[in-house]
Amino acid sequence: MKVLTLNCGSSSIKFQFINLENEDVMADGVVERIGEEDALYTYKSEKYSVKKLEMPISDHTVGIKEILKNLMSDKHGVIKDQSEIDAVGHRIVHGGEDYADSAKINDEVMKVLDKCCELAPLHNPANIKGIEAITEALPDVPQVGVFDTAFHQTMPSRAFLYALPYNYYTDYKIRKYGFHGTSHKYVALKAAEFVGKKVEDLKIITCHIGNGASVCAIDGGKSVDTSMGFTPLEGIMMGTRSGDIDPAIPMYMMNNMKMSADEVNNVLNKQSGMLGLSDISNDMREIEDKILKEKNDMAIQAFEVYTYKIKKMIGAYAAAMNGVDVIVFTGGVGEKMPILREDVCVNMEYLGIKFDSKRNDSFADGTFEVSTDESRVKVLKVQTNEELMIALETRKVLS
Ligand SMILES: Nc1ncnc2c1ncn2[C@@H]1O[C@H](COP(=O)(O)OP(=O)(O)O)[C@@H](O)[C@H]1O
Ligand SMILES: CC(=O)OP(=O)(O)O
Ligand SMILES: [Mg+2]
Repeated sequence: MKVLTLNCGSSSIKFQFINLENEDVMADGVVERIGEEDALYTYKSEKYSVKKLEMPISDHTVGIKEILKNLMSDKHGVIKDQSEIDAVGHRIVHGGEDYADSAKINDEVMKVLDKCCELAPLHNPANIKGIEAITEALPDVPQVGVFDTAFHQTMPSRAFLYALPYNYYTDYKIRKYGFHGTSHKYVALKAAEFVGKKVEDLKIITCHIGNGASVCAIDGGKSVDTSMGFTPLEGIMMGTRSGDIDPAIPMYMMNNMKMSADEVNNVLNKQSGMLGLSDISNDMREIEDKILKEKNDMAIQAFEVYTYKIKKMIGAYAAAMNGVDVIVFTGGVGEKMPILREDVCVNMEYLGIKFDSKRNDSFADGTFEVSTDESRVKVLKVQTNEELMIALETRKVLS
């Protein structure tokens, strides 16, 4: 079975075309800056190492048409015609309380996605556009939604309720949902495989640290708590998102700094986090350079805040689960920034971590251990693969 996976963001589409017979990625790429004159289209296939094009791509429908055209092109395509696309799997960020599993896209699902737009205004509208674009281009191909929120539907109410009037939950569905579930689930399974135990017998804390970032407590294979909440803004500090702050701050910004609700939202989501605090960048490669090469004070300070928040979240989840067996680092930053893993894990001997700096200093693919052989708690770097997970879920739902 060959599956096209799509991860539609507000201004981007990431895609992979995967042959599930051998899990081979036949083609992949990304369309960025959708809606702008100089949208950037990157396409890679077996026949074509990398192709980067700047072109106007007005919306998601145009972007998806471009992707399909390339997949079927004579020169660098990987299939002859549309009939070779057996299914399309979409990353859907918010499925609310309605989906604890992936689901075949139908009118019912579309209604729920529409309803969840107000809960994930940055993500869900784009996800819907992606589905509609495929429905138009490939009307006969089945589509499946794989929800970021699904894995976290096992959280108990003590973890997902906010201390607000109870009817805010019953009437408005204001609760913690959690995100990045596809990644947390995938890396937890990989980690269990690596340590040679059943996931059912492990307490795992997974740290998905990318541009968006969240930590998850996984007890016996089930998510029991996670740092993102009602929206992907809650939790640890991120590339451009603040994460947890005193909830009175937005009111102060509105009343005393005379900002509108939209302006506050924009600052918290797009101008805060590493970008805001360092006043340099949200790209951790740049921050790392500033720290290591220039000893830049602002970068060092912001990085201390960043790692401190992850460390505290790990402590909280060890407490929540009455212990931890495995800690996983994943996501763009978690996988490719050894000093992040080291700074989070130093001075955690009390928890049973013996960190191994030498092992940690690696950029190898896949999974490797960054704790010592004697360490009671195993600390691992695991390469996530949300696209493969989406393709596998798509096959599961359709079979
Ligand atoms: N070699 C590297 N060292 C440090 N950080 C890196 C490196 N490569 C990528 N990153 C970080 O990973 C982030 C992207 O991670 P990713 O998980 O792909 O994020 P998202 O899915 O949220 O876009 C980039 O913003 C960058 O900061
Ligand atoms: C939910 C979320 O934050 O996703 P991303 O990391 O892709 O922005
Ligand atoms: Mg991501």
